[in-house]
Amino acid sequence: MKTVRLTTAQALIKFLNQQYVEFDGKVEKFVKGIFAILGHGNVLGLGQALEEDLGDLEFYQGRNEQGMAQAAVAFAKQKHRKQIMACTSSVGPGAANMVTAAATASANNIPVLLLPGDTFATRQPDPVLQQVEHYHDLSITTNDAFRAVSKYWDRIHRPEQLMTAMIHAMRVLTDPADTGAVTIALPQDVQGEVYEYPEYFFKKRIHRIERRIPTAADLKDAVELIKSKKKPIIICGGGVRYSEAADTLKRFAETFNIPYGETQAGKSAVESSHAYNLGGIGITGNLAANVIAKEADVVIGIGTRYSDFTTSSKLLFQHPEVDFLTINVSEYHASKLDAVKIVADAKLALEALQRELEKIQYVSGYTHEIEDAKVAWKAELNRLHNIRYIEQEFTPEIAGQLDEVLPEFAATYQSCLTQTEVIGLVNQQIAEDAIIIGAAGSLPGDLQRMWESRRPNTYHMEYGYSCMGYEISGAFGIKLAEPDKEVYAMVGDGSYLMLHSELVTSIQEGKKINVLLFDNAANGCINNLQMENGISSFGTEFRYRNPETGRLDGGLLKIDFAQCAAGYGVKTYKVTTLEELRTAIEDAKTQTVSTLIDIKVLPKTMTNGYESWWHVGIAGTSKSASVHEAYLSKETNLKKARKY
Ligand SMILES: Cc1ncc(C[n+]2csc(CCOP(=O)(O)OP(=O)(O)O)c2C)c(N)n1
Ligand SMILES: O=C1C[C@@H](O)[C@H](O)[C@@H](O)C1=O
Ligand SMILES: [Mg+2]
Repeated sequence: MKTVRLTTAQALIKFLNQQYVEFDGKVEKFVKGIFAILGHGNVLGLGQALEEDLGDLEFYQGRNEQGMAQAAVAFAKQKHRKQIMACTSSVGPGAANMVTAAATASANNIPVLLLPGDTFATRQPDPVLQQVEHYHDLSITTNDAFRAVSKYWDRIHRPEQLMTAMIHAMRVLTDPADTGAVTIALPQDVQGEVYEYPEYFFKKRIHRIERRIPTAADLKDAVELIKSKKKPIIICGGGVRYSEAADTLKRFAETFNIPYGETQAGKSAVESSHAYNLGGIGITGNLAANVIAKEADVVIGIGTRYSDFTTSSKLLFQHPEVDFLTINVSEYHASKLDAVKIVADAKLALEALQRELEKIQYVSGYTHEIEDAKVAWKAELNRLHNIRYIEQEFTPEIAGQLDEVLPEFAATYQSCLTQTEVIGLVNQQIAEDAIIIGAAGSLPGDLQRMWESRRPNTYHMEYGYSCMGYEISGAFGIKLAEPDKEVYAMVGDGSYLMLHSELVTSIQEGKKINVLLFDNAANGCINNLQMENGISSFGTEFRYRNPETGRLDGGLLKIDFAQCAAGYGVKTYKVTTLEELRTAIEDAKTQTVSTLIDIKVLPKTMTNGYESWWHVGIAGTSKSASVHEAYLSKETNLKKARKY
């Protein structure tokens, strides 16, 4: 047996260079590159290996471990899971910073390979800098925190363990039903330890991403169900995009006259203008999708996890005899809601179902309802685009909560822009093939409802974990995946303040991203949530501490985000009118560096819900009558919702 004498870290990098995936006959390199923040826990092991022989991997220097790992997640999501990035961090805090990103990946079923440094396997120098000592169990380190958020987790105590660990890592990373974060913890001493690795460990490996074939029995059950129903609705989930099943879905919808709503992950699989595309569904869904969903007698969920946002906490589907059919590559997700299930690849399942339904000449019972719903939503969308603030007699979309703050905000910022008019203008102004990204705050709701995707795969929303800070990191990851397209991060002030470090990396790399920063001086959606549930505004507006009251009820914080970002070398704009916004967007298109448009938007001017409900924890007892009222309303809705 021929062997190669390498350190664990060198072997790992050599192995990663040899991984390929095959999907529909196309073979591609699987690991595009590696993000790193080097510290004492990885610089002399993995860092040495990367410096000595990077192979074909691209090397990126992250700024914040969570940020860089979320850039890696966005990269893989935009690549529809066919290519990934690895991420290496130091030990302790560097590693801990990646835990949130691991969860983001796993919640969204997106592959990412995380390589945190770890404490010494020998334990000789313990406790090392940044080691948390667990008196009851010396085998625990910070990296055990990844166990809860990884789809595969391993720690390499001996160099030879790397071989089985990496083979399992690849199995999980390339499995459509089980993919997510894979964490391989690398003790600092083991990274540099030497082993005679067999040459065959480094052979070129092509991992076939299989399209799981639907069984005849599953199909038969599905056909039986559909043929007994008149008003089906499809939910187009992320699985439609990952399986590249959009054209198949279109044909299916057209042939059988079945409309579909989009989840956050599924949105833009098909362009919004398609006659059967109702748009966003669920809590953050629009009127068209939610009205049709309410009366559907069968719900066909394709590649969806059926999150509470998609089902309106299981209250959305109100037809007394509604049944569920799931098409999902994951047995786990397919089994939800007592569904008749087809455990299979979305494209193959739809094609097979198409053949079977054609045999019985199935057509749904819809006549004018789909078109009517779309027309009604179009009119509502038009209204949202045209909401202009007039100081007297203005009623915001979220009315009766902080009405008095609007004039204060307008006076403080000299801006009267409403969030919905800004979104409307951005949607019209940016290029058709530009990609927008979002993750948290009020924007995901507004965008799922309002955004018209004019080209496929141009809407990128992380709403499995809805992690503040993903927006900028993710925009950078998308730019690495699609360097020829403009990428726009749609981000609230709260999210931006939480994490925007990879904006600097975009400048460093000359990879232009555009930040559209919606500053409403608040964690706005959470303020809405508390106030609509009867609580007074508390801890969610961004106000100075008031020396008179001792509370955070002073004037509004006034942050010049444009000035801050300009310091990084970003081309920035401050806009307070639609005309300035239009001019800034056009100018930003001509720039080669990253841009940021600081948009001051009036609070409470985001969209409100349409025919939906969110089950949230509410106090069962309170001195406040309005909280009690909200509690009773929750109880009433809960009675109407499916129990599981
Ligand atoms: C990392 C993280 N922490 C906390 C939350 C909970 N959370 C969701 S939205 C939000 C506020 C977002 O504020 P902003 O970005 O300004 O958006 P807005 O709602 O004002 O549009 C918070 C705290 C989260 N989603 N992610
Ligand atoms: O708690 C939350 C409320 C949602 O409205 C928001 O979009 C999301 O980011 C979140 O975490
Ligand atoms: Mg905000």
